[in-house]
Amino acid sequence: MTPAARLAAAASILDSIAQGRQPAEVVVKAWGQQNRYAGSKDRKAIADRVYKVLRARGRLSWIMGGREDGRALVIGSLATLDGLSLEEIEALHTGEGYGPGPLSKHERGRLAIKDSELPGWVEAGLPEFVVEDLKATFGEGWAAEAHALMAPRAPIDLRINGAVATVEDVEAELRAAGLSPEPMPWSPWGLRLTSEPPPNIQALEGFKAGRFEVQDEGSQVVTWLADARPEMTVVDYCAGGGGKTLALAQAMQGKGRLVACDVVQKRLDNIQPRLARAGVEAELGLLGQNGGGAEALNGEADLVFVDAPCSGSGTLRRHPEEAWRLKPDEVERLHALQVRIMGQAAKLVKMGGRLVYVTCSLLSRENEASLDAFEAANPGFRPVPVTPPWAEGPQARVRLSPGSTGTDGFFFAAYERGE
Ligand SMILES: C[S@@+](CC[C@H](N)C(=O)[O-])C[C@H]1O[C@@H](n2cnc3c(N)ncnc32)[C@H](O)[C@@H]1O
Repeated sequence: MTPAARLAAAASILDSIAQGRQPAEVVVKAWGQQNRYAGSKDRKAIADRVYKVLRARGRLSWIMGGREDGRALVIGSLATLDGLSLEEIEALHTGEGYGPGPLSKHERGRLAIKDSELPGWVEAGLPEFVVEDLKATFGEGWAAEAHALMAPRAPIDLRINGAVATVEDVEAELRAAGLSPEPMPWSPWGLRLTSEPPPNIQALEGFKAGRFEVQDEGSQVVTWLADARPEMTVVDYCAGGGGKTLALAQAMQGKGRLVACDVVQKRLDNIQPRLARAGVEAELGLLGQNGGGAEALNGEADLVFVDAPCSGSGTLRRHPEEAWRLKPDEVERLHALQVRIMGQAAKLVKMGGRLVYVTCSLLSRENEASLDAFEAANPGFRPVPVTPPWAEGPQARVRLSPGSTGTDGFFFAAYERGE
């Protein structure tokens, strides 16, 4: 493919991503499968362009006068991110072969805009309401946080399954497979791999045998902070794909009762093979939207772990396309759902037991605001401060972020049920 044809392909992939809800990775892969004439170098160049644009989408759209179509964003990226001159960009837009058509007068005009004219939120590559929220939370550090949140090449973190392997064994195993694992700063059960070149984790023997799982260090840390222990009755109330269920099972050393619940049966079905691979057991329970289905556990659990549905804004470095799907209305809907779920989950906690709230969001509306509402409606639940590994002392509400802890963004708080 010519460089111009690659640009046209990237533009059309960006349009497909914008029109649907699928992860960018899936759309990029599908394009490669449908266009077999593209060689591996073409596919890599096209994917690089797509991700480059997604990480800077707000800025590129602003440069192009608010346009959000793939063609405009790609043209903006050539000028802003690659630093090409107008002549060089025009040479790639002749309309010949499979390349994009000539620049319009408007497009040419937009390329004359100077970067120094950009408003701050545009430069951050995030929607304006997200930047306003980050400013309120991080103060002057907001720009560094926004940058880290949208930065490319997030590492691939592994959690070693302590029931069947030691960190040292797995480290040796990964080295023998030609990889370069590093210890992780906060999680005792973690090893970190670089994402370039991307390792094929699923093909590794140790993965198939359940010696390790892929799990961001932040996700590991919030699970350890929950303090699940052997012989407890633990409910993973929003178990989803089961990533944290497995980590909770590890903390319980396979002893006690672990119940994984969700409102989506298909997600529960997907947990089963992961449990089998890790050699651990959990009961699976389907919940109704109103929390029905778990009545038998009312007042029974030592620990109820609520990994609440959220915007996922803390994981944007892994899914930059989601930044532009975030909308204030949706965040508001999630806030209300989070408060409702916490109220439902609270019923399962026994006297003196613990209720834990976790999100992978950095937005205060899904974190502080949801907990403020829960606390106001549930005075019997007392905050239990915990000490994360990087902190000097206990904190009632713990925030992790790419900029501060080098992990995905997470939020954690624990409560004890009293009278
Ligand atoms: C953040 S995800 C969970 C991720 C999972 N814990 C993991 O570590 O892989 C949130 C989950 O909450 C579930 N959910 C949504 N509404 C719910 C409700 N009303 N009660 C319980 N779970 C709910 C969703 O189906 C989704 O799987």
